[in-house]
Amino acid sequence: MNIALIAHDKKKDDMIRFTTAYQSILKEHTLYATGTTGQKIMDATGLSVHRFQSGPFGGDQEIGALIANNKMDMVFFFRDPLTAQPHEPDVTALIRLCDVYAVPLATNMGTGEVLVRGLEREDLSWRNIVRGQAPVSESV
Ligand SMILES: O=C(CO)COP(=O)(O)O
Repeated sequence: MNIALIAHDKKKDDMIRFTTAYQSILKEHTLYATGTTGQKIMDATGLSVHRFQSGPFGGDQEIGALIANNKMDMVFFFRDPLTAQPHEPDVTALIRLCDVYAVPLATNMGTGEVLVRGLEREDLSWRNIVRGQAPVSESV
């Protein structure tokens, strides 16, 4: 599975704890991240992560592009709901695309725990069928 890992600054410690705890599950998958999050994960865990730009410099949009091509299977995006982000439109767009493509999304560690267990149990095997497909347009 292709997995995206993203954390706002005040949630990066959560992301490090999370990826450390579930390293054995995550290492079986292809990992992508925004720039700073990815570097911190690699430094802390040794996991191999494909890094995009930092979030405020377009990283969220790069990950959004993979979602829009139905190539991303799960997103862990630990958001900071208490701090205004200069790139809030990018954050909103990424979350919206997860809904457009029915991509499982965890915006906090609590949901992350559930999703990563689903990943371990191969609950996402349906993604192997839809990955890369165009979305079904809704008739108007
Ligand atoms: O801002 C982010 C997500 O919106 C995260 O970006 P970084 O991982 O580069 O800090």
